[in-house]
Amino acid sequence: MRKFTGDKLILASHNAGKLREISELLAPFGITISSAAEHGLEEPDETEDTFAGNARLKAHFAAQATGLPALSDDSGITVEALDGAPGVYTADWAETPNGRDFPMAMEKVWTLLEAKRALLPRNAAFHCTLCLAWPDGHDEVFEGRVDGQVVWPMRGQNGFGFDPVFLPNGEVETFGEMDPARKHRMSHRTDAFTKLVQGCFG
Ligand SMILES: O=c1nc[nH]c2c1ncn2[C@H]1C[C@H](O)[C@@H](COP(=O)(O)OP(=O)(O)OP(=O)(O)O)O1
Ligand SMILES: [Mg+2]
Repeated sequence: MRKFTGDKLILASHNAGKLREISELLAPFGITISSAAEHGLEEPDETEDTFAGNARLKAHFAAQATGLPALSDDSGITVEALDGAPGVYTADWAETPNGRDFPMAMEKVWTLLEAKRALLPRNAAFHCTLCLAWPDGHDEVFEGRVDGQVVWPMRGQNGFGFDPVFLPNGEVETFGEMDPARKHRMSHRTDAFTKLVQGCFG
């Protein structure tokens, strides 16, 4: 396992919610971070069909373009009664000609579950794969998850993406209602990040 020894890191994501959360997780490490957008990087096409494949593609793209180590995040929600959909395609389900519409995507998931008369609870998990890639082509990959259920209607204005319909196991608030610090204590992103820290920052 390669250690991260530098002091600069590119966050290879264009998602404001992820950038906020990953910056908070990285804050204790005193690393100077900058986003792909700050380096004028385009979003690469996410052509792989796994979280790890897309995470590697995004991190290597940014590391090659900048000559600096880059950290990417590929994530999504899998719903058991939908055979794991939307999964790797979570962001795609929100795409419209005018940009992403997550309320529409969440409603689509709930409508499909209703049409199937899926049993309650409607089990689901958030997954996060982090990839740290270096400009010489080396990378390290870490996977995290949090289990819970999809609930309806949407609840809460915190977070981003599918947070308003995700109720983690053992909690009474959705990720959308929860204080961000509480989401950090249990999230898929934190789970993967803890493994990254053990592997590369230890
Ligand atoms: O903590 C989360 N809370 C709520 N929703 C979440 C979360 N984590 C991922 N998600 C959903 C929304 C996101 O749009 C999609 C991932 O898609 P994904 O391609 O990995 O990210 P993205 O295109 O938004 O940003 P980018 O690829 O530039 O990092 O899954
Ligand atoms: Mg993406």
